[in-house]
Amino acid sequence: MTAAIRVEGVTVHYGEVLALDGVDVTLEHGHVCGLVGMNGSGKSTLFKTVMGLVRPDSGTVSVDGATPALARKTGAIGYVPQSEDVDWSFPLSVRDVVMTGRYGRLGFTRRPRRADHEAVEQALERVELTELAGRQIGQLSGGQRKRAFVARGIAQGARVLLLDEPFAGVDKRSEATITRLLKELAADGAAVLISTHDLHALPGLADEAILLMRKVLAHGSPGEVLRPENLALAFGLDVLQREEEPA
Ligand SMILES: Nc1ncnc2c1ncn2[C@@H]1O[C@H](COP(=O)(O)OP(=O)(O)OP(=O)(O)O)[C@@H](O)[C@H]1O
Repeated sequence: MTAAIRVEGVTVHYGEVLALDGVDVTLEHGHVCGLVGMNGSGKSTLFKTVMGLVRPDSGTVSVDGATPALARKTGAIGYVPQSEDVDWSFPLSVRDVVMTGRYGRLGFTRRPRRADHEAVEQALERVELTELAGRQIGQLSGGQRKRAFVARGIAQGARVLLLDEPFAGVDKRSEATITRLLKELAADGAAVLISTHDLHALPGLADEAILLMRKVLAHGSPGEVLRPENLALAFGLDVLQREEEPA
């Protein structure tokens, strides 16, 4: 079976900075995988490399058996970037943002057809944003913006979905909606890779996890990956003391 994501021996430098060091990751369809690691451990770089936005110094990446560039072109891969990476003043409505997920499918006239409009409306409904669809994207709350980007991935029919910290600054309702949707998408055969800082929420969110510190320190079930010795390696010993404190 073709893996949803296959990353082999990937090393990435930004100038002198080593961001990824011989990373191997395989993710199969039908799974939600949580990506955890401290600030600067290379999570966003891994996403950008899988998206083909950062070119590795060495190693190979394939998405659904294709190059990242081809997967982007065909719409096989969808990306919900970190909020800082998006220009929220761009004059696009929520509906327009979701329609950008259909661009790879539009004919040479570039004009959306009925099937495109229907896919957009269905996706908006699934993320519960139909009522806000006419608003400029920057006029939504943080959680609503994330849901709009998830809707874009749904409208696109992406078989591989990457989400870079979708819960940062997000209210509980949006978090619950996004979590439910990601599980539904995985149950329908998509592969979902999601970075998060919320270690406590990880077992409820994902059925597998990757612990990153420039290299993959652990990859397995959330329970295995979050074992104290792994966390100590990835975050330093202080996280263990914090884990022991009462909630
Ligand atoms: N454009 C860039 N130019 C130079 N260095 C960069 C660039 N982007 C990231 N880095 C560096 O590469 C390393 C990995 O960064 P990356 O953003 O991938 O980490 P991260 O795990 O996503 O961090 P965070 O949890 O803070 O989002 C860090 O040391 C960072 O400072």
